[in-house]
Amino acid sequence: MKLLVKPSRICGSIAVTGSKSHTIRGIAAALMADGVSTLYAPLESADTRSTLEAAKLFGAKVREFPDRWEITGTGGRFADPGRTVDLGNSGTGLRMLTSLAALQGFRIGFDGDASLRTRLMSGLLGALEKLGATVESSNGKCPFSIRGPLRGGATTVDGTTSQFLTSLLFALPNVGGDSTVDLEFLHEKPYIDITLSWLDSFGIRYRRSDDMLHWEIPGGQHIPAFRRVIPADFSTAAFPLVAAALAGDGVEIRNLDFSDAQGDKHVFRLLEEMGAVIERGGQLRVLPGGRLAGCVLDLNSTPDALPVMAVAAALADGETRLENVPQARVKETDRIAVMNAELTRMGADIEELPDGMIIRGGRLHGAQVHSHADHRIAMALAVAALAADGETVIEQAEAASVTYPGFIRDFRELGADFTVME
Ligand SMILES: O=C(O)C1=C[C@@H](OP(=O)(O)O)[C@@H](O)[C@H](O)C1
Ligand SMILES: C=C(OP(=O)(O)O)C(=O)O
Repeated sequence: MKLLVKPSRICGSIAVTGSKSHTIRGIAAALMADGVSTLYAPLESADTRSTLEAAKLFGAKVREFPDRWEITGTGGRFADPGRTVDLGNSGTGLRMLTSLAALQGFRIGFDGDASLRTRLMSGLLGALEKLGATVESSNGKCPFSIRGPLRGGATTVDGTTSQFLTSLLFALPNVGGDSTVDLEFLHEKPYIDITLSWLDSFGIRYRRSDDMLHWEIPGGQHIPAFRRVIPADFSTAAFPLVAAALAGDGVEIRNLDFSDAQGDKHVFRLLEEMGAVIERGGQLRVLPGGRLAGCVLDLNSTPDALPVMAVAAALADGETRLENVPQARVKETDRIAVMNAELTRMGADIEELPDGMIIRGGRLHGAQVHSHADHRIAMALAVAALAADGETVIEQAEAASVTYPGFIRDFRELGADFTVME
């Protein structure tokens, strides 16, 4: 789908949809639980859908209502799907389900779309092999198959993506024996806080070092059935936030819970550092302000914000350095390279760093740009186009539905001049 975007001012109120990270953890937990669990206000999007469909293949029974999903779990004993489990575009879904599949005593095959086939897996597969799993894979990525069951023991895992550790933390309490996990380093610690918020709510026991690099996980534990409300997604909220700061005449952003563990809530603080004026009363409002100003921003904890923060930087006065976020290169796309290429088409002045980018901001002009089938690139470019001079056409804009199917509709309601061309 091509999306034509004409420069526009936005104002009004927008409700942020549910958190992808929480919804996928909720599906995984409900799949493992014995009995009926309820997720209220889950995110309905392509990534959560592929995770939910995979859970059904593993034997979860799902009843969907407009406000909730009721999921009858397997008690940890999966059905044999009898075919390859396809996680589509979802890195989180794939990583979470891989360790749970390794608890089973039969072979389970996984695959995904062209992007998912590029995503790192060998660090997790190697960690699971040390705990007793057998893996078949030609290059350590999708497609691969895994067979358990896991026994306890000691393993190490790569912390380039926090999702590997998250996956082990959900699976290892269910193993018969005790386990330890060691990491040399760990990116994106706030995502581990999200994981721990789930484990803690179940009373799952573990010990960890303060730096989160050493973990001791007693086996023989089980996830009980639960009810949980999924909070709004701060990674999604970053798009209306930046749009409102660049092209807004007052935008209310609803549903946000700043007491939640999501690290991307700090994107609000990062944008305030650049000069955005944000009012936090009952609801949060981004007020019309002056131009943003460049600064140095460490995005290690908030890697998913890189595409939209690059847009903020490209339209700010002066130089912005987005740094310490090498892992942005191993997401749905190499987001550092892709944002450099696409914003350069719109006239930005960008220098790539191995772990970030230096952006000398100013103005952007409309151009023909491409999402590279990455949801956050599609939405970031649409935000850039609102505040650029002239018209922009975004190819493969439908990628937004991976985390935000209502993106075009909701932004139009705020006044964005978006036209779907084909
Ligand atoms: O645990 C999670 O829910 C996620 C962790 C992050 O991934 P990495 O840890 O691979 O960076 C983030 O980019 C992704 O959108 C969701
Ligand atoms: C990196 C992302 O997702 P995942 O790892 O779940 O594919 C994202 O949503 O930006």
